Amino acid sequence: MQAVSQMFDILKRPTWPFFKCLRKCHLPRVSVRRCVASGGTPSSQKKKKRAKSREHVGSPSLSWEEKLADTVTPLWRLNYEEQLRRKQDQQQRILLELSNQLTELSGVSCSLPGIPLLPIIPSPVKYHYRNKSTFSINKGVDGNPKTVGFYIGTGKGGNIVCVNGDHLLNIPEKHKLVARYYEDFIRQSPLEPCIVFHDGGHWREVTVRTNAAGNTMAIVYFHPQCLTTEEICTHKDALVEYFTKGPGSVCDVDSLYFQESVMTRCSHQQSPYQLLHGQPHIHEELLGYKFRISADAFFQVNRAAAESLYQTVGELSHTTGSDILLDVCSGTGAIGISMSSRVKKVIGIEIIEQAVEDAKYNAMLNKVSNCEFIVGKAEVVLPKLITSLGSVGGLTAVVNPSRAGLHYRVIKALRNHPCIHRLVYISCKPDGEAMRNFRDLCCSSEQHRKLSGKPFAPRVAVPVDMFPHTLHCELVLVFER
Ligand SMILES: C[S@@+](CC[C@H](N)C(=O)[O-])C[C@H]1O[C@@H](n2cnc3c(N)ncnc32)[C@H](O)[C@@H]1O
Repeated sequence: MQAVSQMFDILKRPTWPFFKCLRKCHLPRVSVRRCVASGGTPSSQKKKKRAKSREHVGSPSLSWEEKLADTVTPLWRLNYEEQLRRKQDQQQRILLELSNQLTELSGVSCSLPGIPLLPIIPSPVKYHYRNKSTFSINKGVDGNPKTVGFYIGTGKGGNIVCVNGDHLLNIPEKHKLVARYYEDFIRQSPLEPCIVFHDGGHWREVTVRTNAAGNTMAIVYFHPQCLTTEEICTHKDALVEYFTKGPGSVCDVDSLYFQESVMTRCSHQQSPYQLLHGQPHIHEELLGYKFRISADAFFQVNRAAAESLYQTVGELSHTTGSDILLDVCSGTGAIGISMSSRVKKVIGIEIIEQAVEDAKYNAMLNKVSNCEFIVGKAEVVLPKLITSLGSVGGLTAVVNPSRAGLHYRVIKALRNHPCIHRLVYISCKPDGEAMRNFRDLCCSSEQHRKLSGKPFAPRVAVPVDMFPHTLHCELVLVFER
């Protein structure tokens, strides 16, 4: 394989001929003010992230690369042992906070016993571990609005700068390569980038997914504004041509997807992921099981650390062969399938349709016949489903929601089912919305009349480092009653 630095050199060559002819027959620029589309306000989470990164923009002694690294991978200056110490301390503080909140809820004057925290499980891979990266488009350090990378600064402060992420420790070379070539492509394209939705423009971020076998999926997000279908087709053709026959072919992209979207995030149902070239899925292997992953399905970003996480969850669940396992927020079925040999039956619930199709396929692929995956919001599906689950055998729940935590109705359904004695909660942000879930699992029934089931109590917690060089880590928290 060509060295990555050599591949970057190719980018120095002049305009690719396809664009020359595209420029000649270039579609007229539309007045963007006329065709403002709905949506497009950045999510509050993104706003907060940008606000956080604001201070870096003003510090003149640091290079742009350092400022970006401090924003995206704030622990990069520390050795890994020190990073783990910090994360362990941080998780300890979160558990102390939880303990204090539970003491307050219980109304007793003395503190409840602390929650045992086991030592953090390190990530087996420390560098370039991400299997999925999303690169934004914005104005670069040199003022070029067609710069692909990660941005620092805030829209409000008017100081956003997009810096390429070539130096970031958590991103693999292949992702960086695709980002560089995508930048080259959009720079040659006659279409403008879409930086702020209501200002018009078309080219948006690119997501790159890779697997351990070296396959690559690229997903290009595009704002259609007022372009016709035929006009969009011309640009899709240019994209395919560039990445299959043009300079971008060095990226060796196995799947090239395109999503026309007028919102920050769109599901496949809202706006289909269009396969422009190659394979529809990417595959990954975990704990000896094979997983097919669709373009919009979730998969843990650090494959090796995900194995540690699922192994830990399997061990802490203490399931038996007669148990039913509820896998709430099941994604492509990784937890349920990897635990399927330990239980009688797995029932997974997941909101993303493609992920559920993947999960069903993955069960077949692995010749696992005791898994059922249901598509829908857990807060809608679980309350109905749980009443049909009888008391024969045990019932164990593993919940792994996104940062937003679980809906109250999910907690209520789990708490009020008398057969659930153990619940394993996996959270990548236990000090956020998940804390509300923990309180609702553990408060007394007098405090919450609708939570009539016996309260749970946290028994043990294990942090698993999924994201070296960042402040984040997964926490596995076991509740029992
Ligand atoms: C952190 S991921 C975990 C996925 C899976 N457990 C795994 O380890 O690969 C969270 C999953 O919850 C799903 N999700 C988010 N909100 C949901 C809801 N209200 N009901 C069901 N699933 C939801 C997401 O689509 C995502 O697949």
